[in-house]
This record gives sequence, C-alpha cells and structure tokens, in this order.
Amino acid sequence: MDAHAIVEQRGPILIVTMNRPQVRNALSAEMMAIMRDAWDRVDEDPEIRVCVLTGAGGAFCAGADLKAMTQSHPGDNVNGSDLSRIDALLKGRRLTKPLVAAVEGPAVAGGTEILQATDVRVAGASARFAVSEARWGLFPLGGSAVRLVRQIPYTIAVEMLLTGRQLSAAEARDAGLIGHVVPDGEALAKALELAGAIAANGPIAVQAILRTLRETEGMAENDAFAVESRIGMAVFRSDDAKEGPRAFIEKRTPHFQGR
Ligand SMILES: C[C@H]([C@H](O)CC(=O)SCCNC(=O)CCNC(=O)[C@H](O)C(C)(C)COP(=O)(O)OP(=O)(O)OC[C@H]1O[C@@H](n2cnc3c(N)ncnc32)[C@H](O)[C@@H]1OP(=O)(O)O)[C@H]1CC[C@H]2[C@@H]3CCC4=CC(=O)CC[C@]4(C)[C@H]3CC[C@]12C
Repeated sequence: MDAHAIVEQRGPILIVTMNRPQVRNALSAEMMAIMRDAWDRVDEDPEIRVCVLTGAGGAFCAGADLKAMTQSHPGDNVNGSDLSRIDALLKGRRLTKPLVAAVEGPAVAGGTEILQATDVRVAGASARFAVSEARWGLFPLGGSAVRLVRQIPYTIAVEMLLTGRQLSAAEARDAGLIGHVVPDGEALAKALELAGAIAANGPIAVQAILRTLRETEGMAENDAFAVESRIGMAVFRSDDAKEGPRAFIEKRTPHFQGR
C-alpha cells in the first residue's frame, strides 16, 4: 500500500506530499506521523533550507477523515488531551525554515487549517478553500478559529468559519489567504521556483527573518524592535553577511556557508 505521505529531498528543498488522493488527501494518523517526522527533519537538517507542502492527485487536503470518524470518533478519544499543540498541523509549533504551500483542487477544513501555518502560498486556478467543520457539527481544532482572523480580513474569515463557504483561488488571493494563482497543474512548479529563490539566499538571514516574524507576532512595536535587533545583529556577525557584499562587488553569486 502507498505511504500516506511522501517525503522527497531535492537539493536544499524538502517536498512533503500528502498522498491519499482517493479521499482528496484526507488526514490519517499515518499521514500525520509522517508529516511530524518531516517537520523535525526540516528543523534539524542544516542541508534543508526550505520545505514545500503539497497534495497528490490534484487535491491539497480534505481535512480529517470523515469516514474514519464514523468508526472511531476523535471526540471519544480526546478527553484529557491537550490539543493546543498539534505538531502535524503545525498548530502551536512553527518551522524554523520557510514552508511553501502548493495547492491544487480542494484545501478544505484541516487542509485550509494547515495552509495557515505555511509562509508562502501558491494555488492552481481551480483550487478552493474552506473551513467547513461547522457544517458537520465539528470545531476547526486545527487552529482556524484563532489564526484565520489574524491572516485575512475579519468578515471574510468569520463568514468562512460560520458558513463553511468555499473561496475560489481568485477570492483567496484577493483576501490575502494565498499569494499566487497559476494555471491548474502548475502550483508545484511555481512553489519550487519560489522555494529555489529562498534557498539561494543567505540561510542565516532567511531563518532570522522568519524567527523575527514568529517571535514578534502580536507584540508592541518597540518591544518587537528589541527582539528584532537582537536577532538581526547576530546575522550581521555571521560569515554569510561578509560573503554577500563581497560577492556583490566581485560580480558573482554568493556562496553562503550558513555560518
Ligand atoms: C479538528 C481538526 C479538523 O479541523 C477537522 C476537520 O478537518 S473535519 C473534516 C471536514 N472535511 C470536510 O468537510 C471535507 C469533506 N469533503 C468535501 O467537501 C469534498 O469531498 C471535497 C470538497 C474535499 C472534494 O470534493 P470533490 O467533488 O472533488 O470530491 P468528492 O467526490 O466529494 O470526494 C472524492 C472521494 O473522497 C472522499 N472524501 C473527501 N473528503 C473526505 C474526508 N474529509 N474524509 C473522508 N473521505 C473524504 C469522498 O467521500 C469521495 O469518496 P467516494 O468513496 O468516492 O465517495 C482535525 C484534523 C485532524 C484531527 C486529529 C486527527 C488525529 C486525532 C485522533 C484522535 O483520536 C484524537 C484527536 C486527533 C488529534 C484529531 C483531532 C481533530 C483534528 C485535529
């Protein structure tokens, strides 16, 4: 049987593909375990500079497996569980390296929830986005009731959460939920292009910028600048920060060592 998620390294880019196309890549325990391991690998392996998350078979992800839920319901198993952190969905945990989403087809419920943990987002023109849990009497425990209003305008977020209405790719781009709409079938190629551009930049700088974004979220501006300046100054003390300007005056591509 096929693995429920496929992890492939292409140079400095790790590609994680949710792989249950027959159920629109609905999440399974196996898929979530592979994703958790992949996130650990992204954080721990210095050779990996950026990660791309995508789905197989023209779908991104249809959220929790509703068929499986009729056999074993999470509601019967969550008593005493703390779901304030769900590693696989990157809720309560963020990667130390950039995560690029390549969406084709539906990104629904848990699919749009994990999308909110990605940093750069590309979708095919027919992609659709929804947080549909309330339609089935469920709660979007992947974090959308907290995170979505922080990422897109309030009324659009609330309408999505309460009605389960789907946004088209164009609507999602207009709302700022995704950054790029490309022709169907080209989301992964565009995501890899963007991932390549990130991977070519100074890794210390990239990770420090990301860390600053994450650590200053919601802080007052002057408090945030204190954090930003501490993280940013460490970048300026790195060898990579010497290599960049040297490469500029020597009219060549920088060779960043990540130190
Ligand atoms: C709480 C989170 C999370 O927030 C909860 C959810 O995600 S609920 C899931 C809601 N999903 C949906 O509403 C999507 C339903 N599907 C559709 O609307 C459509 O199918 C589609 C728009 C996606 C695609 O439409 P199409 O027309 O293109 O295709 P269609 O013909 O409809 O479908 C093709 C076939 O695919 C099947 N299909 C589609 N979607 C699903 C699906 N979601 N599940 C199963 N099967 C699906 C469809 O039936 C067709 O098949 P046929 O056979 O051909 O009919 C939770 C997220 C993860 C949870 C954690 C998981 C681990 C845990 C386990 C525990 O026991 C403890 C708790 C927990 C940690 C658990 C906690 C909650 C989560 C975090």
